[in-house]
Amino acid sequence: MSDLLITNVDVLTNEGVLKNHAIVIENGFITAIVKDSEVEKAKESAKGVLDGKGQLATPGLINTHTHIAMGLFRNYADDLELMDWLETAIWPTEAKLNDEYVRYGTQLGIAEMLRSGTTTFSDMYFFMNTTAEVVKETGIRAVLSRGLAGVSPTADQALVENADLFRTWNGFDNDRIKVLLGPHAPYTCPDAYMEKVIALSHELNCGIHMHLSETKGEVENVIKATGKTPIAHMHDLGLFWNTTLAAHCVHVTDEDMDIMAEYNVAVAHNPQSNLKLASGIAPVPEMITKGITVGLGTDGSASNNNADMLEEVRLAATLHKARLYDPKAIPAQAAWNMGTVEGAKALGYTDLGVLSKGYRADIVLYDVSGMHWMPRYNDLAALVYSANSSDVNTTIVGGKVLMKDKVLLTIDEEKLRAEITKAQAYFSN
Ligand SMILES: N[C@@H](CCSC[C@H]1O[C@@H](n2cnc3c(=O)[nH]cnc32)[C@H](O)[C@@H]1O)C(=O)O
Ligand SMILES: [Zn+2]
Repeated sequence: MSDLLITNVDVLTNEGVLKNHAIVIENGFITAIVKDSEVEKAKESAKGVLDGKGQLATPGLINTHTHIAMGLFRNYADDLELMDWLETAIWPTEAKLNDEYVRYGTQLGIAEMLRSGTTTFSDMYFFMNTTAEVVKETGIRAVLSRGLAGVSPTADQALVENADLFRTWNGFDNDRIKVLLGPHAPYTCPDAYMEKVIALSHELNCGIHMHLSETKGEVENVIKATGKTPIAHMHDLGLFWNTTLAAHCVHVTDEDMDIMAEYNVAVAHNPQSNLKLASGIAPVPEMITKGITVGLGTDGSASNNNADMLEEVRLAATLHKARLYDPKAIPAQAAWNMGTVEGAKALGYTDLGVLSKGYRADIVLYDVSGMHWMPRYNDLAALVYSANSSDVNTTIVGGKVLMKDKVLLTIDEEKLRAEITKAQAYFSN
């Protein structure tokens, strides 16, 4: 007996779109995708049935890099480059954060993501135990890391918190939550601190999530100090022994990319944030050619300024075409894969990001009745080049329905609005 049956739906698979099919879900996994006519009987015994008529089922999008509670600072400080933005605007304001604000900031981000078709996010922030609680309550999937800045007065305490986060939450609910260590960046983590992070990663057998080679200035400073690029330097320190998720990698050399390929360093490409902070454009087609796994991320909503992954998929598909004067630089399918299955791989999931038997049932239903969906020559191209994230009608994670007919079932949006309005007043002072 299935836990959930999605009937009458068009299903985006690796073999193309299967029209008028049914998706059978048991224990959080897809157990079959069959013609709708074959599930007539099963409809009676299923615990739940969702009618997918007029909708397109796709895998949920995977946001491989964000600081989700930063939605609190959306449109708070714009038109600055990274170091200015962090030092003059963001860090002083983040100093006023506490568990309560992070709770509502996280809810805000999760509400936005579920509404726009994202079912997994990878986060680096602080007050992460609260973030984990909100992830647990809301039902989304998340890979969490406690941001670790060696230059902070609380640097050693942060390591203890990240270790506690790992011990408490890693593997929760059949890997609905996983935990990484989050050394922030080369410019906030001196070598002696990185050595502590690496020692802890060995002790826990834990992966790493770090900002690397985001700006020209960062790379120049690391070269000045060590004679090596940030990637080469981190490699020499021994950072890449386990799994590593490197955010940005905008300014990487050919040799850097060889190291990344050899040590399975996966990349979180954040095109919108890189454009807005004037960081540059990462050499993504070159990375893919080298065999590096590249997923997509929004980065925080204060440098984007939203958590809409469909925008990142579209940018990934278009940006590199223009940079290289090559319309095939990142084809639609490659951009979609980066937003789904490649992002899943970057986060260490081998059974996520595709609608197929045996995969996790993280599924989004798009309402395809809008004029911008007509005509329907190619639904994949429509998702990458024409869809709106507001077309998302239903969002499912691990077989649980978290949004149905555009109503969030695990978040009280009325209360959330009131709390965010209060937070705005607090951060405005
Ligand atoms: N400094 C914190 C922990 C850092 S959390 C991760 C940090 O990354 C910051 N951040 C957001 N976007 C970016 C980015 O694009 N590059 C580098 N840092 C960023 C964010 O504002 C946050 O401070 C503490 O006191 O313990
Ligand atoms: Zn970031």
